[in-house]
Amino acid sequence: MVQCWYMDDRQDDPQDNHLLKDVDTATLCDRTGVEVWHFQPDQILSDNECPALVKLKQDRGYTYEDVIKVEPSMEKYDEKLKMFFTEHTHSDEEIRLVLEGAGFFDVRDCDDKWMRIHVFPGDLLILPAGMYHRFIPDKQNFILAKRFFVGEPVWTPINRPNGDTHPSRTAYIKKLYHND
Ligand SMILES: CSCCC(=O)C(=O)O
Ligand SMILES: [Fe+2]
Repeated sequence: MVQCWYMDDRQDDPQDNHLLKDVDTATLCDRTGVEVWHFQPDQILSDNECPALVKLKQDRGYTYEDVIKVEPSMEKYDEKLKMFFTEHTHSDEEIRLVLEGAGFFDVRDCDDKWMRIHVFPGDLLILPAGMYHRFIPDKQNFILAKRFFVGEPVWTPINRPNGDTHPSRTAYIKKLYHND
C-alpha cells in the first residue's frame, strides 16, 4: 500500500524520505486529484491479469501498456533520473502500476506544497494531466512498473513553469479548486 507524507524542505539527499507529516490517501486524493489503487502483487505478475485491473483499464480506456525498469544499469540512467526528478507535468495522465521494487512520486498539492507518495508492488497511481510532479527511486534504486496510456503514448515532460499555461494545467486547476 502507498505511504504518503508532506515533505520537509531540507535540500540534501532527495532519496531520503524527507518526512515532515504523514497524510492519509483520502487527503492525498482530495488535495491533489491523484487516484490510488492497490492490487495483489502476485495477481498482477501472473499472465491472466486480475479482473479488477482489466476492468479499470476498460473503464479508463487504457489501450496501450508497456513496462519500464529504472535501475543504475539502465541506459542513460543519470540523464533519465534528472528528467524524472525535474518538476514537470504532462498533457495526459501519468498511470503507473508498480510490479517490483519501490519509488517516490512527489506531487504538488492545492497549496503548491510537496507531498511524497512511497509506492510498492501492487500500487497503481493515476497522476492527473496538468498536475506538477516528479519521480525518484528510493534507496533500493530499483523499480519495475507498468505504464498505461490512452492511444499512442506521449511521455514528453513539460517542465515548470512551461506547463503553467498548458490547456491540461488550466483544466486541472479549474477542477481541483472547484472541488474546494
Ligand atoms: C516508475 S516510472 C518512472 C518514472 C516515469 O515513468 C515518469 O516519471 O514518467
Ligand atoms: Fe511525469
